[in-house]
Amino acid sequence: MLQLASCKAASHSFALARSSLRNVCQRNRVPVTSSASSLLLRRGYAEVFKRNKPHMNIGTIGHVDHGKTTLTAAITKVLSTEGAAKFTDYSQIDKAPEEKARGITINSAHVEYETPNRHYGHIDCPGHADYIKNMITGAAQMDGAIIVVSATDGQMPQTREHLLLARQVGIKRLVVFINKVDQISDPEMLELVDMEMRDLLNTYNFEGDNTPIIMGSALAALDGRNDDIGASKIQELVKACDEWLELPVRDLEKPFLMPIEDVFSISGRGTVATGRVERGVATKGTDVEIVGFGSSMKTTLTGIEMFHKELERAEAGDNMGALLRGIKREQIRRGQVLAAPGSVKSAKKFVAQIYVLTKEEGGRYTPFMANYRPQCFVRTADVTVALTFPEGTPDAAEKMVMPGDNVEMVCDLVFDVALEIGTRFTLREANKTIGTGIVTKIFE
Ligand SMILES: Nc1nc2c(ncn2[C@@H]2O[C@H](COP(=O)(O)OP(=O)(O)OP(=O)(O)O)[C@@H](O)[C@H]2O)c(=O)[nH]1
Ligand SMILES: [Mg+2]
Repeated sequence: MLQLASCKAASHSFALARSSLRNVCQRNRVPVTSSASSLLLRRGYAEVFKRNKPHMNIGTIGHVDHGKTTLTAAITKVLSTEGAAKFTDYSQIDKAPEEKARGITINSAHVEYETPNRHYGHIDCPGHADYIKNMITGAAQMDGAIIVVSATDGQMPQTREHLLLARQVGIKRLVVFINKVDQISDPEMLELVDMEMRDLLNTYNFEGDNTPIIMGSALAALDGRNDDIGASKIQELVKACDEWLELPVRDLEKPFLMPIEDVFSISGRGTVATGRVERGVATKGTDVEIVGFGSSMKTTLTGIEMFHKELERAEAGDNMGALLRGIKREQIRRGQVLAAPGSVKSAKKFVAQIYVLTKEEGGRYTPFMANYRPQCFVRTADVTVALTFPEGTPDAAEKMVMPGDNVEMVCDLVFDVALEIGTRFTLREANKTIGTGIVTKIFE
């Protein structure tokens, strides 16, 4: 019966079914062709994706026209001479292939390259609006970033906006590339841009004093001239990324968390919660906490089951059935999470950065105002939320949020759910997604 439960969980959706297939293959040591590597094949990249180095997702951010795409192309060009990348020229990056991510069409280009220590996935977006949207929706999940600043302009509004967003989506470290130095003859000018950038980084709680700042010309590197400001600076930049940007903690190393999708009662055995493990590892016999919807109960995992088999442990990505000691069917429900005790708290009120979908993206046709109450989907939870503007917002009573806007809002849930800074959610109304957001601050 317990087997039945995990089976049902596994058939919940196509995505789950796919990850199940992977799990089965891994357990039975059957080779499975990863769709990622076949995608790379179609794009003409490396033949097989070899996971022999830690992987990191980064990207170029910064003000319009400061040289993000040129720099992206230049990195692949310089590294391609060592066979560590496939050269992707400017037009290929900027042609913006249409991609579907989480139901929202995004425009961005991914390239990849390697250093002796790491494998990088690198994202470049064609325009400011795409960066904002991709950073909030998580479509461009970056573990670190290169912020590009033109030496001719210095920091500009979008330099600041992207820095702020980088901070809010959880990017902890950045490397700065001061670009277009070929156009500057006065070294004092460069010093000024350097100083201003360090100040700005500190303002947004990055380590401004220690952040590597590289000055060069992406265009020179791309054109293969002026090595001193061109290719050699790209090498320096990549080295700075290797040394300064920290590898993200892998999901397996994080504390265990499984959003509850379904709950079953199995006579003679007890209550089983099913779901897909979001992070960490759970072993049979360990204590777990049930968090959300007004409760925080501790219990013990007395059994773990997956695909008709009893297991000793479940890990991130697995669909598991969890047999819980002494818990009644009515005590738990979908929307709560099972987590390592003390690792996550529930909350009702928080601040979030929200991207409101346009009507072309399937969102609203009309603006909304304060006290708008859509449904908030966080993991498996579905809770009504009231949206208001942060305290001190001018003309908050009349302020309108338009489709396509990026706004900071205070969110007040009807029930508490497990939340952390960085938790992502979607807002829905009448069965359509109208926005996506990321938690930036939680009220105790
Ligand atoms: N002189 C000079 N021009 C550069 C350099 N790097 C980029 N450019 C030029 O600056 C312009 C903008 O470069 P892009 O790489 O498209 O800038 P971007 O930041 O990707 O722009 P958006 O994607 O529109 O925000 C182009 O005309 C580039 O050729 C450089 O090092 N020196
Ligand atoms: Mg660009």
